[in-house]
Amino acid sequence: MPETTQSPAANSERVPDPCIVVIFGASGDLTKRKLLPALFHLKQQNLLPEDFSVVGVARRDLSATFAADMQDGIIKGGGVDAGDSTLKPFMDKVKYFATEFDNDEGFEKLKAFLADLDGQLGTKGNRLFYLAVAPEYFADIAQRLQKHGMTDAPEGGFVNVIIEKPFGTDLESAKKLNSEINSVLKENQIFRIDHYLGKETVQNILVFRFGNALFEPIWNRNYIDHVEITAAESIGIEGRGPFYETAGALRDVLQNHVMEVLSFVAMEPPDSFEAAAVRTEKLKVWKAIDPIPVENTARGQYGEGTVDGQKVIGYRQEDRVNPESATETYAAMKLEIENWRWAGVPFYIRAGKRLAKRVTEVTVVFKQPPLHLFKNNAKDGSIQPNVLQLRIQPDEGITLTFGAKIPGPTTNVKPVEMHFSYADAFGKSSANGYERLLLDAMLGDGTLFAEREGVETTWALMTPILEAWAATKPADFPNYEAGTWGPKCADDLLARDGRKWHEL
Ligand SMILES: NC(=O)C1=CN([C@@H]2O[C@H](COP(=O)(O)OP(=O)(O)OC[C@H]3O[C@@H](n4cnc5c(N)ncnc54)[C@H](OP(=O)(O)O)[C@@H]3O)[C@@H](O)[C@H]2O)C=CC1
Ligand SMILES: O=C1O[C@H](COP(=O)(O)O)[C@@H](O)[C@H](O)[C@H]1O
Repeated sequence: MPETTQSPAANSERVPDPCIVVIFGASGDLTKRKLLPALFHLKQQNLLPEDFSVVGVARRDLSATFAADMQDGIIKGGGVDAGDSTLKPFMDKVKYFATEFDNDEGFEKLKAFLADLDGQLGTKGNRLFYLAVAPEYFADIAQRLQKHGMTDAPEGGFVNVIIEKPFGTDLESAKKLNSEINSVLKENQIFRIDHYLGKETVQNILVFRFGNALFEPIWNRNYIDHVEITAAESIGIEGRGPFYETAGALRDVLQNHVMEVLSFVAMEPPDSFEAAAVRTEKLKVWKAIDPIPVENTARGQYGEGTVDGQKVIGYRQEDRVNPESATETYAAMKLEIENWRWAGVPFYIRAGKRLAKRVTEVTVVFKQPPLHLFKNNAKDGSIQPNVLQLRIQPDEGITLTFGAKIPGPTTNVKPVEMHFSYADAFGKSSANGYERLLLDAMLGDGTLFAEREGVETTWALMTPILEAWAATKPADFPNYEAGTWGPKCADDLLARDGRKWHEL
C-alpha cells in the first residue's frame, strides 16, 4: 500500500489526540504485567488525552472481572499505590470486549462497540490497536480489521497498529508476515515493537554518543579493540515451554533485542532524530555485517544447577519441554561490521537464560596505550585497557575504568572506576519500556520501532545460523550448569582471539 508520512511530535506536543487503545490478547500475561501499568504511568504523567479509553479484547467473557484484574496488575506489576487518586478515573476508562479472533461477527460488533465509545467519549475514531497475541494471529487480526473497515484513519486522525514480537521465525516467515500485513496496512501505520528500544538506557546510548562531544571522536577502530553485548537472564523459561521450544535464545533475544542495541552502538550519526533518518543508519549497520560463519557462533542449553542459592531444574526437565530437546537457551556469536568505522573490530554478542545473574550490558574495550610507560608499576603486572560499560539493566548506569596512581612515594598503577548511576542522578524509575513506545505509537512516531527492511535484514543474517544449527544436533546438550556464565564453547569463541568475556 502507498506510504504517507506521519511526522514525529516535538517534546512539547507529546499528548496524543483523543483515541481508543484496543488491546487484542487482553487476558494475557503481557497486557496485565506490562501494558496496563505502562498506560497508567502515562496517565500519571498527564501524557494521555482526556478523551481516552482502553478496550481489552480476548475470547473469554471477562467483562465482570477485567477492570479489577487489570487494576491488580497495575498495583502489583506497576508498583502503584492502591490509594493513588488517578487510579479510579483511569480504571473507569478501561473496558472489555469478548470475541474469538477469527469471528467476523465479533469484529463487526467490536467496530460498533468502538464507534459507540467514540460517541460517548469524544475519541474521534482514532485508534491504536495493540496485537498482544501469539504470532500466528498477527496477520489474521490485521486482515480482519481491514475487512471490517477499521484500518482507515478518520480525516486528520490516526489508526495505528502495534505488533508484538516475535516478528517471524526466520527470513522467509518474516517476509511472508510483512507482505500479509503490508497488504492491509500502510507501513507508517505499522509499529513493530521491540521493548528494548523503550528502555531509557538503550535510548541513552544515542544521547551518550551524539549528545556529547567527548566520546564520538574515539568511537571507532582506531581506539576500540572490541565490543561485547550481553543479555543475561537468571530466570529460566517461566512456564513458556511450548513457545520457547520453537524459539530458542537466538530467535527470542539475539535477533531482535541484541541486534537493536548493536545498531545503536555502531550506527553513524543520523542527520536528525526522525524515524527515517535513524532507521536508515541502523539499517546500514546491519547491512554492513559480514555473513556469520557457523564457526563464529556458540550455543548452549542449561542443565540443573543453583541460581540465587536455589536449586533449579535443567531445561529438558521444564514443563512441556522435550526431554531430548535441542533448543538452545544460550547463543553467542562474533560479528564483523565491514565499514570504515568498524573494520577489524569484533562485536561479540551473547544472550542466555539461567545464567549467573540478570544483566544487560554493552562493554566497550579500548585499545592499549601505544607505550606502556607504567608497565612495571602496574599492580598485577599488566596495564588494563580502558573499559566503558553501558549498563542497560539492572543498576542502570555507565562506568569507565581507567588506570590511576596509587597514592604513595612510588608510581604504582591500579584500575579504578568512574561511575554514573541513573537512580542517583534521576531517582528510581518505575517505567518498563512500554510507556514510551505506547506514547510514540499514539503520536505516530516510528523512530523507536523496527521497520520492514530492518527486520528482514537481521533475519537474513541469522537464518543461515539457525539452519546450520538445525542440521547438526548438539551432542553435548545440556552443556552449561544453571547459574553459571554459559557453555565453554562461548568462552572459546573469544579465547581464539586472545580475549575473554568481561566479568559482569
Ligand atoms: N509476556 C511477555 O512478557 C512478553 C510477551 N511478548 C509477546 O506478546 C504476545 C502475547 O504474549 P502473552 O501475553 O504472554 O500471551 P498469553 O498467552 O498470556 O495471552 C494470549 C492472549 O490471546 C488471547 N487469545 C488467544 N487465542 C485467542 C483466540 N482465538 N481468540 C481470542 N483471543 C485469543 C487469550 O485470550 P483468552 O485468555 O481468552 O484465551 C489471551 O488474552 C506474544 O506474541 C508474545 O510473544 C513479547 C515480549 C514479552
Ligand atoms: O522479549 C523477551 O524479553 C524478555 C527479557 O526482557 P527484559 O526486559 O526482562 O530484559 C525475555 O525474558 C523473554 O524471554 C523474551 O521473550
